[in-house]
Order: sequence, then C-alpha cells, then structure tokens
Amino acid sequence: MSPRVVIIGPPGAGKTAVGRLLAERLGTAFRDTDTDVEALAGRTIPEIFTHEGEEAFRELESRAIATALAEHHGVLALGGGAVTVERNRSLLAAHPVAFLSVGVAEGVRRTGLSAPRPLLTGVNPRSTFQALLRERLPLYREVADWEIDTDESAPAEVVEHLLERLDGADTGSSAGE
Ligand SMILES: Nc1ncnc2c1ncn2[C@@H]1O[C@H](COP(=O)(O)OP(=O)(O)OP(=O)(O)O)[C@@H](O)[C@H]1O
Ligand SMILES: O=C(O)C1=C[C@@H](O)[C@@H](O)[C@H](O)C1
Ligand SMILES: [Mg+2]
Repeated sequence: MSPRVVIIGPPGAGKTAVGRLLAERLGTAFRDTDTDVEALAGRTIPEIFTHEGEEAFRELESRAIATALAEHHGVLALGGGAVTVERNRSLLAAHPVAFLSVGVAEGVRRTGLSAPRPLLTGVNPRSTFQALLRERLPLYREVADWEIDTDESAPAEVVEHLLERLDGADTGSSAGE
C-alpha cells in the first residue's frame, strides 16, 4: 500500500494547509512528517535544530518518512527539505507525489504567517528563500508526478486542482503497492 498522495514543496507552499483539506475531501487521514519528527524527538523542530543541528533533524526526518510511506494510506505531507536527502528521493519514486510550488515573494509572505522555520529566521528571509528554491526546484521536479503552482490559488482551489490530477491518475488504492 501507499499513501493516496504525498505532498512536497518548499516552506509556505501549503503542504500542511492543503494536505489537511484534501484529506477531508477524500475522507481519509492526514499525516505530516514534521509532526512525526517532533513526536519522535519529544521536541519542537526549532528545538531540534538548536540542540542537535540540521543533520540530526534530517536523520529523524528520514526515519519518519520511511515509516509513514510504509504505513500511511491517506494524505501525507513531507517537510520542505525532505527532497534534499537522496535516500528520501529514492523512497518517493514508488509513490504518487504532488509538488506544490510557490514563488519567492508569496513564499516569504506566507512563511511569515505561521510556525517558526529555523532555516528562514536569518536577517534576509527573501534571499534565503531564493537560494533554497534554486537548490531544491530540480529535486522537487525529479520526484514529482504533478506540479501545481499555488501562487494565485487559495488552499481550497489548490485542493480542486489536486483532485483533478488524482482522478486523472486513478491512484485510488494501489499506486506503489
Ligand atoms: N494557497 C495559499 N494561499 C494563501 N495562503 C496559504 C496558501 N497555502 C498556505 N497558506 C498559508 O501559508 C502559511 C504556510 O502554510 P503551510 O504551513 O501549509 O505551509 P507548508 O508547506 O506546510 O510549510 P512547511 O514546509 O514549513 O511545513 C499558513 O498560514 C497557510 O494558511
Ligand atoms: O525547508 C526545510 O528544510 C524545512 C521545512 C519544514 O517543513 C521543516 O521540516 C523544517 O523546518 C525544515
Ligand atoms: Mg507544513
């Protein structure tokens, strides 16, 4: 079995917001590996980065991803940097993956609105976000079956676009089995 769909993309793309709504629409469960990592570590993500560093975070994240891909059948959102680790990209090859994209201006605006993100708390979030997109865009595209630009769409509209893609692909139950 496989998740119905795995959602990837940079911080602020709406993986959590859209993933939750999509799961509701599909009548299935939503899971977010960022939450799984916090449960595994017994700390928040900013605390893990501060006390143990990014490498330790990526280790925990890879474990959380492998577990969730194996046991979750609903909608699964990954952390924004999951694709930077080769092992994670290899695992994703067997699953239906949707890449939510967002441009620099909108991504920076949205990440200012919600949970703290340790990689974006520097003095110039705009240039940090730009560098992050430059490095990661090819990696998101490498593993994605679908790419949906979210800049001009509210979360509910992004969900509609996703549902169209999923219907077209008929991933209902067996992709990656
Ligand atoms: N399409 C959208 N239009 C407007 N606001 C959005 C959209 N998608 C998400 N948001 C808002 O942007 C913020 C960040 O969204 P969200 O937490 O879902 O991003 P994320 O991709 O899960 O980020 P992270 O990688 O850090 O987990 C939230 O306040 C959310 O409500
Ligand atoms: O873009 C990233 O590297 C991250 C995004 C978040 O989802 C978290 O996984 C963490 O803050 C790292
Ligand atoms: Mg999220």
